[in-house]
Amino acid sequence: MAPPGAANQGVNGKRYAETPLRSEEESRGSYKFKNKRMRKGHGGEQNQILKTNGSNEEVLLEDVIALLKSVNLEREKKRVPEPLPERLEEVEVTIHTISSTGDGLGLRNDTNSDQVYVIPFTAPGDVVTAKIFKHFEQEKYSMADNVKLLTPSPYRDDSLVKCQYFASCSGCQFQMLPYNYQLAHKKTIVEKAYKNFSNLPPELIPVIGDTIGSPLQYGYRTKLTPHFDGPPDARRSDGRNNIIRKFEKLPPIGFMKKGTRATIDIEDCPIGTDAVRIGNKRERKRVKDELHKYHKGATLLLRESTERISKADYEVSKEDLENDENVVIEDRGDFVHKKTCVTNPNAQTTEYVDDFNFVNPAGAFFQNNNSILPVFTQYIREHILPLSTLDSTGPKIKHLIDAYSGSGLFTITLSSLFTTSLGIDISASSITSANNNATINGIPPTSAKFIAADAAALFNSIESPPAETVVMIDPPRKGCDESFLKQLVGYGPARIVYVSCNVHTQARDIGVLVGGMKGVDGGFGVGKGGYEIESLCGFDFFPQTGHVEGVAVLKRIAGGVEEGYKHGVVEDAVKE
Ligand SMILES: C[S@@+](CC[C@H](N)C(=O)[O-])C[C@H]1O[C@@H](n2cnc3c(N)ncnc32)[C@H](O)[C@@H]1O
Repeated sequence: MAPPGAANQGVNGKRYAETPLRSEEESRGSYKFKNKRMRKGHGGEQNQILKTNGSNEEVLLEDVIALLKSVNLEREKKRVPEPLPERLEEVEVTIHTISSTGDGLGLRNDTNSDQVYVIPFTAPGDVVTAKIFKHFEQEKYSMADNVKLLTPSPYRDDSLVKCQYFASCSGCQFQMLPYNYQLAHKKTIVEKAYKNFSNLPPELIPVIGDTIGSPLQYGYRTKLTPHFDGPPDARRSDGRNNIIRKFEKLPPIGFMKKGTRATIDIEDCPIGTDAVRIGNKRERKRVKDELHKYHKGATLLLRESTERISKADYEVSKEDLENDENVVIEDRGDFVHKKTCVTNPNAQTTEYVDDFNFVNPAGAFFQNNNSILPVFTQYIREHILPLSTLDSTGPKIKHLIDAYSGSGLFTITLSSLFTTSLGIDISASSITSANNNATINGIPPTSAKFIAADAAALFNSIESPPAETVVMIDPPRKGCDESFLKQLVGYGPARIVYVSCNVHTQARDIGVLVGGMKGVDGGFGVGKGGYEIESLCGFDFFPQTGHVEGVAVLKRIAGGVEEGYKHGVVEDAVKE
């Protein structure tokens, strides 16, 4: 059965514009991809110059095109016009690849049809019976469910699956794949992102490094937010019409069922840390006991918090701690970490990265995989300054600018390398936390300053010479805006380190920093944006899922400013 509401759903349960199933007549003839890369995706308005928005729809389309190109010559010769299968019809499909969106992409076995089938929870080599639930005619793909695994992929190992909800819950895509395979796949995501979305010629894209794995592949998520839906007709429960809806029974509490908007009940999520899993059980019980207080749906916050206790203090309260069912104790050598789960978004939580200590409101942004943060921050420390002596002949880099700083993760973990650091974040509460965290970690205000503002306003406050400055960028999924990028190129820091949870918008932005803003109509070449890519790799912050975090290190090339002027990039920035 196709899931309820599936007819309106696209990748990851996001809503697509309705596309009717095509008729037999319409399905004949050769295909065209219309509006490639130009359609509005799910990320809101398209940027004027930065056309890619990194949406799942856009990314999937590139992978569909690539798969068809790779098989098309062979199929072209044999293709006969044929209708697409009806909705809910079952067809046999062989999976050829995994898309960067995490779903398997396959083709029918019994015809030479050039329609690609997008089937979640499948791996290359799987042969499956797939039930069709939606065609995207112009885009040449159809969404389908895997209803029966006929022949398993050689890469698949179902004994690795740890969650009973895997293949229903939309949270994980890869539990059936060995971890090395997941990491190799994530490297291809980074490679394809730069190939498809940077607008750079291959010679300007370095060999992508191996994706760096997470020390924990389960039990890593320090934050989970399960939710439940309101009672039927709950939207009218606002009191305005005196209708207060009540729950007649406990609703499912968990995450979205893949491909639908329905919530499925998830008693336990093995991706969460032990403290978060304990918190989940406790919160589920609380909701059950207090259901009469709810009239609509809600999202529950589960956020791990750590208290570092000396071994001596631990010995004193050991018995109590070990008997407390809400506490997880971890031995950390000289210390013990007492882990609990916080559910009040305004309550403070503490997290350690090596010996750095970060305090944030439970509901505020902080990276969700604590186990990878020591490896990740060490990598940034090792790459933020020039490696080779050849590169370090210029002025010494002494200043750090941390754009999109949040509560100061990078400013604080990198501060020992710089004389001054300046963090900027649009969230005033994150900046309050960042100032507090700098103090907690012994960094004086003379060394690290933070300002609450839009990142594009940063350039009014910079006092450090560009040749002595490195800029860190870690924006939200949508990436940077044009104003920020133009001003960054105009300022011209010696180095840029760009961290991103969306490698597609990262590739787009780096394309500008390397190829130039005007590159879209002026061709490409080293120097037009003033930077070259020194290194690129992925970090696996979210094992078992299709996500990968990208880290790109850029260095300014000799003559970068002049080249930038030639192409109008810097002039535009200066005019603004
Ligand atoms: C992915 S988080 C990174 C935070 C931090 N670097 C960290 O790792 O903890 C992105 C941050 O960008 C901030 N942000 C979003 N839009 C912004 C803007 N236009 N200008 C400045 N900061 C922005 C958010 O408040 C958030 O803290």
